[in-house]
Amino acid sequence: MSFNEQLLALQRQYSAKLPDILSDIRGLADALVADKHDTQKLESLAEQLHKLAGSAGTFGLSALSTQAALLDRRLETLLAADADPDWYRNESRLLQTELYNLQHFAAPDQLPGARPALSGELAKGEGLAAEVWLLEDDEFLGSSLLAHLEAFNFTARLFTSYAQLTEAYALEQPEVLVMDVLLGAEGRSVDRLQYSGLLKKAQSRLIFISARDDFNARLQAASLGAEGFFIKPLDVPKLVTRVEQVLTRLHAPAERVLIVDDDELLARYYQELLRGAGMESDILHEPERIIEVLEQKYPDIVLMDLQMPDISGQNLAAVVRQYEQWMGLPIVYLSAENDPRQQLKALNQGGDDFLTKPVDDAHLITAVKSRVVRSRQLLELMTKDSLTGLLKHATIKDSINREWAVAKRKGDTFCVAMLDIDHFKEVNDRFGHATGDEVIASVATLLRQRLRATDILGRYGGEEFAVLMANCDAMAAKVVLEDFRQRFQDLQFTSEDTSFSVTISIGLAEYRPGMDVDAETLLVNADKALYEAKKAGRNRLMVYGA
Ligand SMILES: Nc1nc2c(ncn2[C@@H]2O[C@H](COP(=O)(O)OP(=O)(O)OP(=O)(O)O)[C@@H](O)[C@H]2O)c(=O)[nH]1
Repeated sequence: MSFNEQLLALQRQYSAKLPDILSDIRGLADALVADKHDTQKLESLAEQLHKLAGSAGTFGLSALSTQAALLDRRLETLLAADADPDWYRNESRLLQTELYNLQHFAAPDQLPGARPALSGELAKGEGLAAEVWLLEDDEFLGSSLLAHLEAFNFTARLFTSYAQLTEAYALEQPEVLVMDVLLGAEGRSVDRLQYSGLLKKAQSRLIFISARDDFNARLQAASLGAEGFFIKPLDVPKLVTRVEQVLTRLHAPAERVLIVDDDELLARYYQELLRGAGMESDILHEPERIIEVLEQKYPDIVLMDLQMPDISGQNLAAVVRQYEQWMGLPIVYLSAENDPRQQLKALNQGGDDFLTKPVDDAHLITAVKSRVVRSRQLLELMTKDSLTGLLKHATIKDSINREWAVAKRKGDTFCVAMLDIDHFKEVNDRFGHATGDEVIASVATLLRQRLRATDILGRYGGEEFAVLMANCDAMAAKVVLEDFRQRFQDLQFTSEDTSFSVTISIGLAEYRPGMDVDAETLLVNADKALYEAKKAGRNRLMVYGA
């Protein structure tokens, strides 16, 4: 079943359920005019109206949703007021009649099947060639950039004219397009708008290079959604790092959403909607299981219904916030509540945002995606080193501790390696601290390119790195790290007019089941092997105890 068919099927299920919902409401409406005040029935009536106001709009019944919200507010006033008995009698009769007439508002907004497809969201990033394309008319610079990208394992293609690029673009598009905005001779004749024409249709992620730092060009780049703007002379390692960041974001795992809502159909509707936009979600119907489910699913965000029968969303959010590890988890309330005071109260108790039901489809998708992007960025800032994007010292140590505990329990083998750049002080002294930083960043980029996605990489100290390779023995780890070491020494760095290369020494320690060493000792062992590699002449790998 296609995405739109799924949503329509849910819409039909809702329409089929609607007569029962309205009949329940009619039944409860009689309590308004009964001789004996039945508080329980009146509370149920308020709850049903609130739910209807929130759900009907989502299923294409906006008029019903609006009317239910209106009657919900009138009921609230009626029950809250210390009213004059005549007014009460009158108003409750009127309200009863209007509740009986709710079905007249149940006409769908649009014909079934006419729902607009969310194709823009769905198609983003799909079907692109896993390549980086370069548009640079300076052949020397272009070739050097190409060589750098290839050294880091990217598949790259160089175009030296706009005409060449346009022709290739008509056939396929790369994941990332790095382009010079002012091409030498062609620059004057090519209208910038022509670029815009091509780029507005482009699905590729864009990075611009420019000979001048020109505010208007930057503005135009920003309006085209560029994810980088680099000025010549180019800082090539930084550009390569940016390409890598852009690709990492493009291939970021799908956003994981936990939906907490007692309304089953509505929760399934949100789930389908999010799935259609490329996100993964789980539904939790039993709020009391929330901590257990958070630990199993590790969601990026929680969408929480505010009014649930047994536990209110805001109290549930407050419980989540009692756990330190879930302090930063974004929680967005979904509710038909449109009283700003109630909304603020709920936000004060641990929620981050408030979406009023019925939530517009596109609004829900954008709100969830943007929240997840922000929270992933924050998490990165907290745990990752800014120069290299690798884990910080404390985080990599925690990871090694965790892996050690898992390996011990499961009887797995794993390896820890320490890497240290050789004679790095000399690089700094000869070429300056900034060039030294580029070398450090290149170690990180090459490590990410050569190691498996499951390996964990950290910057342990200034020019020292720690690597954790799970489910891997020393022999296999040695092959991968030796390959890395050789590729690293082949990289050519440039500083002003001098070209130079740098080497790295590596110490490796293995953990095998039954070994009586803890995580801390493993790190010490890897460090001892590294010391031996340095002593033996550097630019080599030594295995502890071998
Ligand atoms: N550019 C730059 N330099 C750093 C950074 N962190 C540490 N360093 C420098 O790294 C150098 C490390 O030098 P040493 O520990 O003496 O060792 P080395 O010169 O690499 O020599 P060996 O390790 O013995 O091969 C020092 O000069 C530090 O100032 C950083 O973030 N950026």
